[in-house]
Amino acid sequence: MGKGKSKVVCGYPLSIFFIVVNEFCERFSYYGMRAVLVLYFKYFLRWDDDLATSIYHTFVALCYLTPILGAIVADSWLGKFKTIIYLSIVYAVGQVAMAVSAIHDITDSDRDGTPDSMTFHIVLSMVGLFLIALGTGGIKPCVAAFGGDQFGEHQDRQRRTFFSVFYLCINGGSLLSTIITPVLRAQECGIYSKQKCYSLAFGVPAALMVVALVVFIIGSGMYYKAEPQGNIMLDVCKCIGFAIKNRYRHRSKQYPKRQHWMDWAEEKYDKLLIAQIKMVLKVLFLYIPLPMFWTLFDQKGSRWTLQATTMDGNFGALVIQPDQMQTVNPILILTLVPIMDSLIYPLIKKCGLNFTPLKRMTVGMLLAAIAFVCAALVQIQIDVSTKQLLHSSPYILSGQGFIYFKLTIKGKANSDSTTVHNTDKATFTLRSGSQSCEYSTNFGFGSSYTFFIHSTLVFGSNCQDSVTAVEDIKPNSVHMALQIPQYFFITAGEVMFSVTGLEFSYSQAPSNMKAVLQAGWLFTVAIGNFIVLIVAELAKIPKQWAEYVLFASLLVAVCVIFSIMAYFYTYIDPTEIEAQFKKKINEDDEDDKSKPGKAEVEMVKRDSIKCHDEYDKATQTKM
Ligand SMILES: C[C@H](N)C(=O)N[C@@H](CC(=O)O)C(=O)O
Repeated sequence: MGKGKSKVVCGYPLSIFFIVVNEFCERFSYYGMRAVLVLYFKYFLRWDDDLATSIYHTFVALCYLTPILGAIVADSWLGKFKTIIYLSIVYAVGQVAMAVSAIHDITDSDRDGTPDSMTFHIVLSMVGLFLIALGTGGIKPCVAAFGGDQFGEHQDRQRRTFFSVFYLCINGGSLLSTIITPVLRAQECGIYSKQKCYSLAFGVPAALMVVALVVFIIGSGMYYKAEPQGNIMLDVCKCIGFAIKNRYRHRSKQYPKRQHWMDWAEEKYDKLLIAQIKMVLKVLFLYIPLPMFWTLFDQKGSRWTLQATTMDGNFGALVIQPDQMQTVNPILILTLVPIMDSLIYPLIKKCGLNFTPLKRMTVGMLLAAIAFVCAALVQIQIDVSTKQLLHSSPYILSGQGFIYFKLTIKGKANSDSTTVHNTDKATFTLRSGSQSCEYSTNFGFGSSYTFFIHSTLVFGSNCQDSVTAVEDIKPNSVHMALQIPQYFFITAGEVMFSVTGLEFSYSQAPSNMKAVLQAGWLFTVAIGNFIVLIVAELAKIPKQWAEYVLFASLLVAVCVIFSIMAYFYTYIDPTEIEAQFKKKINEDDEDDKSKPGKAEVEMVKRDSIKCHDEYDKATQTKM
């Protein structure tokens, strides 16, 4: 039986159906919008690659910073249910703002197809992104935990299944949206002039966020809504602050040393709380090198998508958009997770190898580094193929009875105004007053042409013979399929690193601090995205392939440090430690009652020693 007023279907509270559907729609909304974001920056707002990459990663970093805020609001003030409702409204408003910001007609007063006031579109989209980051990050730590709350204590198996289904929904939503929104973006729409339809690509995710909110509200009567328990994160910070202050006050040699600096909080705080904070600090220390993994991982949506815009997406019957390549990640997640769990890990175990969570995470980091080496190799290939500038001085001809115009064809995938499908025959109409004639030719992805029109051109006839097309840049010849190896390695890395890391954080966290560690985990994602900003903005490496190699090398270096730290980490069983502590504290209380005359200072010292003994005993087991 679940904890809410919900009906039970096949052993599961019906209420979780609404939570799972809500998650699917919300992840659809988030990943759908994120998939086209970098192209919106580049082609709608006309930012360069570095600025587009930087703002993209600032946004992702914000999305992973706000979970701390969401957890604090939910735990100490509103509770999870109200936090999810209020922040989902903020989130939906943000998505609508994004959709509106992408309507070029709003400021296109001269109706030439380009916005006249870019400031309006930039400001609105930045406000939209801020609200989305606040909403998506704020509800992130609440939704999964709220789902977990719906199960009774005896429903461990069902709760585990719920979390698996929840993860599948995340990736299902992400997969569908990264297929759909790039298709919507590639459509043309507009009132006065037709342009790439970013407003639709943002509008559908906005609609899905409204659906997510409505579905969640429909389930309202069935949920178990736990009251806010008080903010454990605040207690942890206060306890750490007190320990540091107390240690500083007793810095003179006359005071005996304590085994751990956190023990200086013993005068004011519960010994159990101190032991729990020690466990959390041990894991948080191990988190220090982790952001580097996310630095590489999250570039799928920025650098890799921009890389795909310079590649050929023609898969025969199917033309793949550059932003659609991101779907390879959720597709591989949905296939690799079951393969790893049911085949690879059991096989490794059968071979007698102890593939501990921290070893898996180390391998995950190495796989991500390999992915970036693959990306660098692909980039070198692209650079070689696009460097071929065939014609560079049209001025020579312009003085000889020719006029010329330059046209860059970026193919269906990424062009804005001069969209020509790969290998399509494009037709141009040349006009002079009321007279006109037509010229047709074939194009390829990413190619650039200069057209020379002879000044003796006779209108009214076919102007094919009076126009000479000179190919400046050859069409993209490097196929997008070459990105598959880098996607494979980064996703295999994600399965080993991220899925294992989440499970590790959960298993090593004390019962009341699981959310603290989850917030810490998400914080590493935020820092990882800030590192991309620093490198993209400060390093300004001229060659993209060299930047990829730099990131791969940094991750390998960090991976070596992490493996050393992991070697010295001792796995713990927080439940066992907590039980032993509670038992000891009860025994001590009984003891104290029977010996009322003991000096206080002696008591503190003795308790402190016991405290260390218990903690040390419980952390001796190395796996
Ligand atoms: C779609 C990704 N493969 C994924 O599973 N993402 C998770 C974890 C995360 O990156 O935050 C999610 O979106 O919750």
